[in-house]
Amino acid sequence: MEQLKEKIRSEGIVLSDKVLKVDAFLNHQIDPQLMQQIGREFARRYQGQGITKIVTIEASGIAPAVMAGLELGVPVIFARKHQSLTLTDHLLTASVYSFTKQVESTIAISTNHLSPSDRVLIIDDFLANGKAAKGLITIIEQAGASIVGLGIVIEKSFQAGRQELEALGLRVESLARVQALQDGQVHFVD
Ligand SMILES: O=P(O)(O)OC[C@H]1O[C@H](OP(=O)(O)OP(=O)(O)O)[C@H](O)[C@@H]1O
Ligand SMILES: O=c1[nH]c(=O)c2nc[nH]c2[nH]1
Repeated sequence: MEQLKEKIRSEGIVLSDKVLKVDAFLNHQIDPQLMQQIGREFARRYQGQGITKIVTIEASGIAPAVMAGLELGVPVIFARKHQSLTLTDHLLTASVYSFTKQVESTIAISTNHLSPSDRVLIIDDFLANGKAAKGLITIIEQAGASIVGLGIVIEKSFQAGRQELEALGLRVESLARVQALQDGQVHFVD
């Protein structure tokens, strides 16, 4: 998605050879117009696949997931990372190691919101080592629902996430694929 790549080039900051900071438009301050285009692009790529739910993980997956849900006309569920007084239902859980916070947490989704008849699209802002995606997959499988594929805003293709998900036979659609973060520059796959 050219518009997204242009935004990454102009406003992304390379913090190291592994970490890209995009908090000016994606995961702290959010550019709503870009996010709307991102939602439209996910919907275009997964149109006609019979998707009934979108699943993401808090916090940064929520914005692109909601925009995709709006375009596809389906509800959006986000896995919670923290206990809550309102999270009282039966829970489906998995353990996920957070790339940016470097802590393990238990993520949870209520059994009320996913059923075996659901066809799920997983959306997230980043794909790095695939830990968040795999946690979501574990939960969706516990619910007996089907996974249609994943929609990723920024994939760091030099990390293992895509390979691991493709090894599970899953479709991965990434709107920007980063080949390398080098000398302060972002290099894209294509
Ligand atoms: O493929 P992975 O190695 O799992 O990395 C990708 C995940 O890392 C980030 O989550 P994180 O918990 O770091 O931050 P967030 O709270 O901003 O979502 C990002 O939002 C993805 O969910
Ligand atoms: O802002 C972010 N930058 C990254 O490089 C990254 N990788 C996983 N999650 C991430 N979030």
